[in-house]
Amino acid sequence: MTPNNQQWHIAGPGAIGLLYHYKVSELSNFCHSQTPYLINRSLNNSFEKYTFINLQQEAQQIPAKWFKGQHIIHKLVVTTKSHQVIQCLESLTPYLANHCQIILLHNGLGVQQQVTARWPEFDVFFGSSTEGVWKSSDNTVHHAGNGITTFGREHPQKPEWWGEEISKLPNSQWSPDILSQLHNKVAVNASINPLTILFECKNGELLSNEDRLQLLDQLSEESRLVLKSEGYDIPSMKYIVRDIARKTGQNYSSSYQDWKHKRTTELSNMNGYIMNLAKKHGLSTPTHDKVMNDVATKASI
Ligand SMILES: NC(=O)C1=CN([C@@H]2O[C@H](COP(=O)(O)OP(=O)(O)OC[C@H]3O[C@@H](n4cnc5c(N)ncnc54)[C@H](OP(=O)(O)O)[C@@H]3O)[C@@H](O)[C@H]2O)C=CC1
Ligand SMILES: CC(C)(CO)C(=O)C(=O)O
Repeated sequence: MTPNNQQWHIAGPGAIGLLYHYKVSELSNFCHSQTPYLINRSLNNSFEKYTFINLQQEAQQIPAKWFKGQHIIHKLVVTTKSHQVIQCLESLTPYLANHCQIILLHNGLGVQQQVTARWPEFDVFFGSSTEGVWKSSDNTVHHAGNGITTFGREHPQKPEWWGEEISKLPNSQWSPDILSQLHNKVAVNASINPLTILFECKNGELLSNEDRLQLLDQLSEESRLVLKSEGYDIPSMKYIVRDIARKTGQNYSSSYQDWKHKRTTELSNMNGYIMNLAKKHGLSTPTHDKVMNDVATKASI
């Protein structure tokens, strides 16, 4: 039996949080680990079980146990939106062990660097996921599309325990260079996501109109130049962005969905991140500036 405090804890019982809770719970059926604790904002009990609907539309009832401040946490996955991570960690610091292993599993960049700078005592890992999952109620989660989740940390070494735990989760992989991957993804998101709000369209509809395509290419080119100054050289950025817009053509981007549901978008950790890097390197990003101004009149960013 794993002692309680050595169990995984998942802060942010949203779509991705419950997908990972489900995956670890399934794993614990054939491993020595135990089902993770879920952590909500109030550090209290919430639903006793949730319904997980898999890709085949089969429903399973999964029991939930909640962290209520009853022990010290050694292993934590944070699955809030990027702009909620810092506040989430602040509220948990009294319970976090000195060398707590923390996996940050969110879109966007900037917050990861803030966390490692502010809490150097923690062992922080980053994740990037292409899974598709959504909630139809507080305790009903739908797995809509299989994806891969890549994990890594600032330096390339895998910790010893990785092979025993996270690597056993389906569709997960380790990257010795997660930061390159996150920078690549942030440039893709900073090109596609704001435009889907501006034009109120699906990702693929950015490709079928000359004006939209021109803006998409301008955003990706600005991001390419900024990332190059930061040491990430991705010459084919424009084609990577176009390709992802095509492959996810029928999707509404996550930012579009946030805007549609009147939630704060994660654009400040996507375009905002690129714009901050540009300032650091003395570069201008006129298309980002204009697009973000236009989006700000429609959405909470
Ligand atoms: N859904 C998906 O398919 C994918 C999502 N991602 C990324 O994963 C991240 C999470 O996305 P998703 O799961 O969809 O988002 P959700 O909004 O569904 O989940 C976030 C959860 O975090 C909770 N939360 C917020 N603040 C705190 C806090 N201080 N303590 C504890 N819980 C808190 C929220 O509660 P409340 O509702 O009360 O705010 C909510 O339950 C995002 O960065 C997203 O871009 C990446 C790939 C795919
Ligand atoms: C790749 C893309 C644009 C797919 O919709 C995405 O990651 C998002 O919507 O945030």
